[in-house]
Amino acid sequence: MLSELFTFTKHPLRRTFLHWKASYSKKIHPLYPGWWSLGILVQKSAYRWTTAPSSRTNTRPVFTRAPGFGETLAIVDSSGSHSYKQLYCSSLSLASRISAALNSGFGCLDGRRISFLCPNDASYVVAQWAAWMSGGTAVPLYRKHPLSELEYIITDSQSSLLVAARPYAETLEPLAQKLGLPCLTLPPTSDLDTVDDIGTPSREEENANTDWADRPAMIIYTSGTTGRPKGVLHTHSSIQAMVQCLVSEWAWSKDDVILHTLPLHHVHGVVNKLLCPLWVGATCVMLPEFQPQKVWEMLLSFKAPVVNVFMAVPTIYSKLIQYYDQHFTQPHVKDFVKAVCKERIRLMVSGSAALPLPTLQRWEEITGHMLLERYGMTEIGMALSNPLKGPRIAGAVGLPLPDVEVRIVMNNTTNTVIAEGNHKETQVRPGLEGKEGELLVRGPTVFKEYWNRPQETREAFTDDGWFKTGDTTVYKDGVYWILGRSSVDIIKSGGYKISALEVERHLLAHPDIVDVAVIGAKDATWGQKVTAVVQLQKGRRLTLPELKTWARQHMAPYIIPTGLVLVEEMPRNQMGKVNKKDLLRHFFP
Ligand SMILES: Nc1ncnc2c1ncn2[C@@H]1O[C@H](COP(=O)(O)OP(=O)(O)OP(=O)(O)O)[C@@H](O)[C@H]1O
Repeated sequence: MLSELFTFTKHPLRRTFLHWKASYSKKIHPLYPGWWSLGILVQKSAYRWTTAPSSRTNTRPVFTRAPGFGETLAIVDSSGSHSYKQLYCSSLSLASRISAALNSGFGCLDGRRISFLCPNDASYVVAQWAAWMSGGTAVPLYRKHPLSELEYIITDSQSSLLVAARPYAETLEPLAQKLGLPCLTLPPTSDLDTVDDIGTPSREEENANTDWADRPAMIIYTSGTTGRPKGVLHTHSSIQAMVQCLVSEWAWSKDDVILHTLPLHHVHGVVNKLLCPLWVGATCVMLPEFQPQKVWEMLLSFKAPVVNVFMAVPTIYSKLIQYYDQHFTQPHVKDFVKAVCKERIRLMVSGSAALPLPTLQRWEEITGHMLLERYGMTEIGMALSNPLKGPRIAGAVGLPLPDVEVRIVMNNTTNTVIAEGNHKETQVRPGLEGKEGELLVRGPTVFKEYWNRPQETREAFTDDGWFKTGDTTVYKDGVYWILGRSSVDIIKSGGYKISALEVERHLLAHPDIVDVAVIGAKDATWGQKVTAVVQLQKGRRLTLPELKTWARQHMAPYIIPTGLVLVEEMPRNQMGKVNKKDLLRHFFP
């Protein structure tokens, strides 16, 4: 088994990396003439942009920093390795093609939307940067979305042009024809760096883009767990605020190497795992998709670039634990895994959904790392986080990040404030200690609007500009705790308000339960019934009386499920989330 851990020495990534090193000098494009002067300019200003968010004065998209990092390795993917310089040149080239296809001057697209469909590799960065360089708004599409969903996002965002990475040209071209839109195809990612016609912008055109702050940067579609996906429009300044906040709080540096395994159409994958490393000149190792074996190989590999940062959703951690339990059975392998993870990895983060306690505890046993849990949302980026240094509290999501202000208000009213806080302190209204309510957020990371939905945008904010997250939260023991989505996770049963997330945390400790989603089924007597939708270990059985007997030893009586539904496989989306409204509709129509 131990030998299997080292198979990465024969990994294709490694071969292409060596191959790239050997042929680099032949492949690189004759550089954009303004490259180095622009690079020096950016380097000179770089120290300002990496300081704490509050001292920020300038808004600049991440690509403007790339020249300063030159030949540093930016992305390692299944096609090879790509330096910052290569990404920048390829993006310039694509930006020129985009501008030409839309008969626009370089950088003058005025926020027109560019939808792009790319695998998890360097082509994604090129498409995103090119959209920004050409003055457009980037709209990432997801390769696992069905055609109807792709069409919905392209038309809803009113995209003017589509960009397809080579493997997806066949998917997007017919759609482009149907919608009457131009579609540009990227060269294979391995050839991205051999750009023939870079179409350099003039200095005047470059300088035309000096005021980035309020320009639209990206439209990210919500997962749709609370309704039809909405386009969340972020400006360059809200994106920069998200990036700088995490860079300073989680101490990103150019020496970091992050392993990227998440989809690239959500803030977690796009901002936390890609834009943060690219901001500081670090390296991002991108896997085409999540595979437990590959992730373990990469975490344990001794070949450069050696991974020292990992971030994922809770489902990924539980799949990694399952793989570990099945394959890493010998004591010396377990010792090896723990020693390597503990010594080499400096940060492991969980977010996007509640981290079940058993997952947190088991991960700590296996790797020696207590996961840093944080809370965020497409609309606000990251808002609450456990600390990088200092005690992390299991089940809690820590404190507001710098520049983020939060409030907890009585559910269904936004003017009775229970608690209000920022990075430094939280004040609780006397008499309301420990009371739960809706979390409101304000600050520079908050999105501008739902694309083309003025009504929904208005409804999402209070009159004095707080964003209403829809999440029930409590401030207790000096930290914030997310109890779940008010609309589906707060179950009202027999006068009690029960957090579905809390029930899930308990049930996951049951030895036969692999996955669980707790929902509130309508009930004539109780109002709602705590109902557990459960996926069991293969070959196991469980009845409701058996579950109740077990639960009596572990849970408060009023939160014990009174309904049980067994499923073969929990229906989770690509971010590991369960659509509870769908579950309710399906099982309790
Ligand atoms: N650490 C966490 N603990 C508990 N819940 C979390 C955590 N991090 C994120 N969440 C949940 O994820 C939500 C944000 O995810 P996202 O913005 O992708 O929305 P979604 O629920 O997936 O989609 P939609 O907005 O369409 O319903 C939060 O509102 C919260 O409910």
